[in-house]
Amino acid sequence: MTPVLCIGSVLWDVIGRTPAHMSVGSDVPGHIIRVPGGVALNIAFGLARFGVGCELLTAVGRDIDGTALLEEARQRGIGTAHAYVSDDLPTDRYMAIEGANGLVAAIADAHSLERADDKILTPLVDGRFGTEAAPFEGVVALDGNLSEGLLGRIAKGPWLSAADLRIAPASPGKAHRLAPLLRMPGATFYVNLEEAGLLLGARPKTAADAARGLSDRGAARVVVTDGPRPAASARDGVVLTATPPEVLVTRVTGAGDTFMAAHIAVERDGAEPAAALEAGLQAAAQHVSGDIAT
Ligand SMILES: Nc1ncnc2c1ncn2[C@@H]1O[C@H](COP(=O)(O)OP(=O)(O)OP(=O)(O)O)[C@@H](O)[C@H]1O
Ligand SMILES: O=c1[nH]cc([C@@H]2O[C@H](CO)[C@@H](O)[C@H]2O)c(=O)[nH]1
Repeated sequence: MTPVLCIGSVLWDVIGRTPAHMSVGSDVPGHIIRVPGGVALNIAFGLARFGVGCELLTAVGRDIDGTALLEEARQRGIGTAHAYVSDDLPTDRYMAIEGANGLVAAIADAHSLERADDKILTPLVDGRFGTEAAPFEGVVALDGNLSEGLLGRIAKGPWLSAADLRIAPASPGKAHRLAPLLRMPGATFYVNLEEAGLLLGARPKTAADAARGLSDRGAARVVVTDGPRPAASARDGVVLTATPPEVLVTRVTGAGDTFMAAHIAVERDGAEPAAALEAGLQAAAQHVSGDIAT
């Protein structure tokens, strides 16, 4: 089967976790871990867990961090042969603080991916996965870590014009970058309620309101999650909702990416929209409760 192309960030997450409630200026004991991250890699890991073949189109540095990340991916069966490995750009990094009150703050340094620009997309036009005349027709998971300029060019350019495109903003801070892609005919958006609100320029109260709102703005298909509250999907005016299982939350980083990977994986096996929504919520529940490894 054609692999899913995961396009976007592959970087190291440095995450500080503490059971204490954190606020600005807190300095508390806790644990600091370094794990592979970046939305595109998180989605690839999720797809690999479902046995879905995938390939990374990303940029990493030709350095210890980049080499180790690609090796981690390969060990899980993820294709890395088409990733752009830069001689002069360093591998990107993300750092986050998680307390009893959830994600307190995070900073993403994805500047190397941004600077690599459309070099990461070369395999889509040089014949490896497609050409300008015969663009790639398979599933693509695209993250919003790409620069705003490149995302704008993707909306009009040849690279992903025929793909079954699944798009995730990398963070609320980058949600606006996706605006140029909103009306792409083959696109599905996976956003949380906050990101949906930022794209809408409004404050939807529920995932269903947000999904309807984005559909009204011309999005072909939307899936909106809202933490422990009901998630929704919308296509052609039909809105579905489903409630996440109640779980004890041990970690929050990456839940949305896990949801998206599961949703894509079961749809490739023919799942209908309601079943795909349920599968996404089940996988996310396992993720936040710590039942599946990062
Ligand atoms: N507190 C929670 N309790 C139960 N399930 C949760 C909780 N937080 C997240 N989830 C599960 O994870 C899914 C995605 O969460 P959320 O809407 O917070 O996405 P997100 O903000 O994109 O996640 P992240 O940025 O952490 O990857 C939810 O639909 C739900 O299934
Ligand atoms: O701007 C970004 N923020 C967060 C992420 C990734 O999302 C995950 C947290 O939801 C985490 O793995 C981080 O690397 C990213 O790739 N870009």
